[in-house]
Amino acid sequence: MITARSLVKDYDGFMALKGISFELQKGEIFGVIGHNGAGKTTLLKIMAGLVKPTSGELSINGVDVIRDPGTLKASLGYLPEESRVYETMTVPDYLRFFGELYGLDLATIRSRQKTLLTALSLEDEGKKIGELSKGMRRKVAIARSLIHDPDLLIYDEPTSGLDPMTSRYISDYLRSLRDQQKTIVMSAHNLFQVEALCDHVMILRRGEIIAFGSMHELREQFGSLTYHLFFSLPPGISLDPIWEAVVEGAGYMTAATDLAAMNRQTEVITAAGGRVERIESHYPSLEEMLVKIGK
Ligand SMILES: Nc1ncnc2c1ncn2[C@@H]1O[C@H](COP(=O)(O)OP(=O)(O)OP(=O)(O)O)[C@@H](O)[C@H]1O
Repeated sequence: MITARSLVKDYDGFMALKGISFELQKGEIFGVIGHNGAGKTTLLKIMAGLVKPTSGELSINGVDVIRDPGTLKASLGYLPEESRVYETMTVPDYLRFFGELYGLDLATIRSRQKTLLTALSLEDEGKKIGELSKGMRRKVAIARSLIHDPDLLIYDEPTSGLDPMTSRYISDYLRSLRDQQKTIVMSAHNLFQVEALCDHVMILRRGEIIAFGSMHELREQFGSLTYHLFFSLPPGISLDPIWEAVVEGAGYMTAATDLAAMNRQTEVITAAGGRVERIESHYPSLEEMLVKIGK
């Protein structure tokens, strides 16, 4: 559905993107992550047809976005990092205004308004947008991006600065959009959210892709499984300084990077009169991987 080839963005000598190539399928949530200034917003804006790359190719649903960004408008919903909403309008008026901009007839606008206000729990808001909380305004901006029922959603940090409840609500809503076969490209700094939500993830660093794949593929490539052994020891016995075992509740915990190490540690614990209480497999989080890859 989306094919990007060697996308480069040079802002007056500053290379924000240094040759980005990737492919995405329809109906998935794709997360773009990376440190501040990595080039996420630049990439999202190029995909939305709002910024022209210096060179490269980008095709979305068969449309050459660089030559013909206008064609994509009807099938694209873009949510900028900071969305300016019209403070003096009520939510329904605001959605109607954008529906009219997209050339929708009044019956369609009313039906879409109703669906979106219900889906995003905005229906009780007779208030002006300027009087709404930050989370409500973000939901209004999301509703606006969906008024014309687009297939492709490009969301720049959709839950940035929101409380955990609202953030989770929006995550769940994004999942429901994926269930409707919409494709979502999003950037985020909340890596737990990306891990829980995204089917594929791209890690950008200084304008270059340093990792791309499903969470499973990224783990295979950049992370390794570790085993956490939780154990107890008889009173007065200490294994320190043999390993770096940390006190965990009433007992201890130590990590082993493979089965052989785990067996060795179990033997030492047993020989000291201790007992392994339980073993947990620990996959590295996206945050741990990003820290490791980013070095
Ligand atoms: N219009 C512009 N003119 C010049 N440089 C720009 C412009 N827009 C972005 N940049 C630079 O390009 C780089 C990438 O910026 P971009 O906003 O794409 O990063 P980002 O990954 O979205 O960062 P953040 O996480 O802080 O939002 C930054 O160094 C930024 O200063």
